[in-house]
Amino acid sequence: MFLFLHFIIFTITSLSVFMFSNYLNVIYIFDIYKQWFFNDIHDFQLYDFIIVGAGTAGAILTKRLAEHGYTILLLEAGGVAPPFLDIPLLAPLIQNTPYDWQYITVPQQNACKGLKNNQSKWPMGKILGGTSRLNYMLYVRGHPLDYKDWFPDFIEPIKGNGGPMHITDLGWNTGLADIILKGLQELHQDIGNINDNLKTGFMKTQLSMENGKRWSTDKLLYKYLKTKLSIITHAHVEKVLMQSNRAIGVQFIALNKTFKAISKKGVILCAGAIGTPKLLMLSGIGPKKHLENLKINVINDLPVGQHLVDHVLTGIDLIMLNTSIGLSMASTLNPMSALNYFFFGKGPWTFSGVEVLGTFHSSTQKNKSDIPDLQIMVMPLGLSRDNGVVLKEAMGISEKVYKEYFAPNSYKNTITIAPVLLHPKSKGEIKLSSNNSLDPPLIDPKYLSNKDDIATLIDGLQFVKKLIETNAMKSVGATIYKKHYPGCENEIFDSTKYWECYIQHLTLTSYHPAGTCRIGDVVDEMFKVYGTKNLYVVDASVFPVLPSGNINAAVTMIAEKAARIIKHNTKVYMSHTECHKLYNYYYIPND
Ligand SMILES: Cc1cc2nc3c(=O)[nH]c(=O)nc-3n(C[C@H](O)[C@H](O)[C@H](O)COP(=O)(O)OP(=O)(O)OC[C@H]3O[C@@H](n4cnc5c(N)ncnc54)[C@H](O)[C@@H]3O)c2cc1C
Repeated sequence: MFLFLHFIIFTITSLSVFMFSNYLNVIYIFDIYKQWFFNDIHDFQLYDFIIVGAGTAGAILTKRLAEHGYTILLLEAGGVAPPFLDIPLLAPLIQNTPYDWQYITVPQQNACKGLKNNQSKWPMGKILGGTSRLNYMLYVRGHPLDYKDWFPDFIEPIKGNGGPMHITDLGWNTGLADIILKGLQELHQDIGNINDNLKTGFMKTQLSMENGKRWSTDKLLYKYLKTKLSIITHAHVEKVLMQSNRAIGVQFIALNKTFKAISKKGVILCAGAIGTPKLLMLSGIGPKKHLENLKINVINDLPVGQHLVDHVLTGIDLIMLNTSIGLSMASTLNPMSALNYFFFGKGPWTFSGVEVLGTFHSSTQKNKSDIPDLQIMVMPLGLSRDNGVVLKEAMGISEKVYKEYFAPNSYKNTITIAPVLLHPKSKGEIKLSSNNSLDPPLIDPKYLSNKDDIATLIDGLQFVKKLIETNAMKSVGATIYKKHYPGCENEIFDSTKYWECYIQHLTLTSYHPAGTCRIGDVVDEMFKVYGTKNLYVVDASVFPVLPSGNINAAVTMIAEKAARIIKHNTKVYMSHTECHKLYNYYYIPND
């Protein structure tokens, strides 16, 4: 009976996932055809600013500059969000669809050995709202010292501060959050709000959410701005048009044709930590030798694409409970959960995966008032919970590893307490694979190439082991999953060598690539690309260091700052001019 019930749930889950991804595929094509129908794209139109990429940063900048009076052309490679994308629980299902760039790293030498071909999948939003449309919505400001040297005047980007973000405290959760927090208290960790009164410590998560729905930056574009703003979706920007060292516009492909648009005051690249360095290199700004090899005319020799950093995590499904706490498929598929979401904005459909998070110092970090080097994220779920239907695919876990390690726990209570490396010493790079703008770039994060990163993550796992020894965690029968990770069978379980091997096999991205056009290397503190005129970069690529936490809030703060600087440094001369009305089709998601 038990197995039969699980079989039914497995079938319904697989069917729902299949139908949802097909729904996204169909509606994406429909969106493109609609653009063909409403198309009114003209060549050589003139704007004050052209902004490339409508993601976290691009949408915010667009709003701020358009409401200031500038005429703006916003070019976005993806489409408009279809209905149902606001449902937080569906976030992982947006990956591997046309709304995701579906990037993948090159095979990693020191890491990702338990992933298909040793490659890490890097989802990234290709849609109005960019990655804020498919992220897990966690709101984390970061430690104040993260910003000390390069952004001391940061302002939290939330509504109450005049910022754009809608933030909500964690609503629905499985109950695991309270148990974990009690356990952490036993370990003398501070419990409070790391976005407010605490610099390090733990809390129930805060989310980028409004009335139970995802809040993403595309929502800033739907109202108020129509006269000053032209948006072209499904517009793939190929390069910045440079006249000597001055950016004068961009070249883009839309509707299978090539267009050019001209800017008077500037081109602002907000195409993300991968898209922006790619565009700069295609435009002749980047490492001289690399560009010459690809026969790209070099305009400025800068370390574009270098210093790629990302938060790395491990520990998925490592903890088992003897009590039934966790996100169950049965409760999420229950029709009452759907009604609760649609009518009241409550229930498991408002859940995006993480219940508790926090930061702390590894045992090697003696100064506890310094920037923390580890984060913990607690998820009442893991790869085995969904029977390999969603997360296995999303994370690129190999079939063999899934079958041997995760599948045996399909019907058990596994949870994830994942340590995250906050300040990796390993640095990677992004290079062009060719001079064709439609080819994906070569992404090499060089994960764990610096051995200190492995040591810090082992420290994180030791902390998790201490946590499950607390009375709170013992009350739910928490133990470590003692099966050897495939590939690490020769090491003694729980030895340092074993954990080294485990981390090198189960190396997962925390989805925060940054630093590929760092302030100080590629752009100055005014976000201007060195040695050029009228060319700016504003997105995760400019971070000189990674913040101590999930980075969407930091990207938002950067965009707000850049808008203030650009508004201050340029004057609005044409305040009465309206934008030429392009493909100005707005869909206001309302699900
Ligand atoms: C799965 C996942 C979960 C995450 N979860 C969280 C979380 O819970 N909390 C958190 O704080 N952070 C999270 N993040 C990270 C965070 O969302 C991103 O770091 C942030 O959104 C990056 O913003 P951005 O403006 O730099 O880039 P993006 O938001 O990615 O915007 C770039 C935009 O540029 C467009 N573009 C790119 N190239 C071109 C081109 N050539 N022509 C036209 N348009 C182009 C893209 O389509 C995209 O819309 C997550 C990320 C992922 C992938």
